[in-house]
Amino acid sequence: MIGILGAGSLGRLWAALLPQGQVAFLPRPDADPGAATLSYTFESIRGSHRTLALPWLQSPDDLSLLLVTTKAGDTLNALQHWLARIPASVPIVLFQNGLGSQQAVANAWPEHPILAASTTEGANRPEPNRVVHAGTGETWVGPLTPAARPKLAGVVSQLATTGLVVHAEDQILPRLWQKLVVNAGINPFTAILDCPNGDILANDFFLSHINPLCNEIAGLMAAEGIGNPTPEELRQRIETVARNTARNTSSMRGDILNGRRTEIDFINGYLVQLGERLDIPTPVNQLLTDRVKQLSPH
Ligand SMILES: NC(=O)C1=CN([C@@H]2O[C@H](COP(=O)(O)OP(=O)(O)OC[C@H]3O[C@@H](n4cnc5c(N)ncnc54)[C@H](OP(=O)(O)O)[C@@H]3O)[C@@H](O)[C@H]2O)C=CC1
Ligand SMILES: CC(C)(CO)C(=O)C(=O)O
Repeated sequence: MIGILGAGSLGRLWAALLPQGQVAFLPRPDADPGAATLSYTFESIRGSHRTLALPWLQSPDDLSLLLVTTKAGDTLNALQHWLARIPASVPIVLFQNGLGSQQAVANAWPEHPILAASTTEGANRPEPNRVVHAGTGETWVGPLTPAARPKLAGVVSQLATTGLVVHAEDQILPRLWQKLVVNAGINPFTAILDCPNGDILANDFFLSHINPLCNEIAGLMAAEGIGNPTPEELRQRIETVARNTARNTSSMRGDILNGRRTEIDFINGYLVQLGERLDIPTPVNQLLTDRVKQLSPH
């Protein structure tokens, strides 16, 4: 059985596309799921609809793979309960955006096969029980702990049964950084300016901060040994994604609009903390983090 911890947009997307009968959601330890199954309507990328009823996991011993699709800030806590209960050989794939939560999990359970995924698939939940596969992309999966290396090929084959494009990636950290750069350069601006992704591009606040932001990120990447991109290359990457997703509401803006905690601590906040460790000043990342936190309810 493939378990999914975090029955939100992304978790329900994978659950809908994996072979039915082989997937189950892991319930919150403190909540009674109420029914034996979780039912929702799934709208495919081609616009077709189907109604699904997926079971809640009966026994942790049944697990062959665990996908973790909680938000970054919930992940350590969500796994705490389950890791004492599931067999130590079960591969665990972390799907969180940003950085920091993945390392925290790998450091907490270094003997477990822990992998991280970076995905450009897009899913949202316009209503509690309706999940939309809004954008198709690619997913890279790679090992975070030594025990995960021998599991990588098998995990990729299992995820590829969805029909989504899934790659094995030996060096997952640089992949996670690529997405982090894009999220750090788009998400806080859309949240602060309360606008869709494309609208940041002509805004004075974005235009006056994007170059110093990219300088900070390029300095951190060089110090961390994550390639050697120039600030100009980073800006180009950020602006290309903002243009290609111009009408999108970013996940961070969506979180603010829905009164939810954002993932800022794992995006620009992560860069601030890294800067502190490396003695590299990050005033723009700090400013963006502070401004987003002022908007967030938590
Ligand atoms: N959606 C997308 O297209 C993409 C998302 N991501 C990343 O994937 C992660 C998940 O995103 P998304 O699915 O959009 O987020 P959602 O908020 O939709 O889903 C997270 C789910 O985790 C559940 N959860 C929180 N704590 C626990 C817990 N302790 N035990 C069990 N379940 C728990 C939440 O429950 P409740 O609803 O009750 O709070 C919620 O259903 C994020 O890090 C995001 O950045 C990455 C790429 C694309
Ligand atoms: C790429 C981007 C900015 C698309 O909206 C995203 O990943 C997000 O919203 O978190």
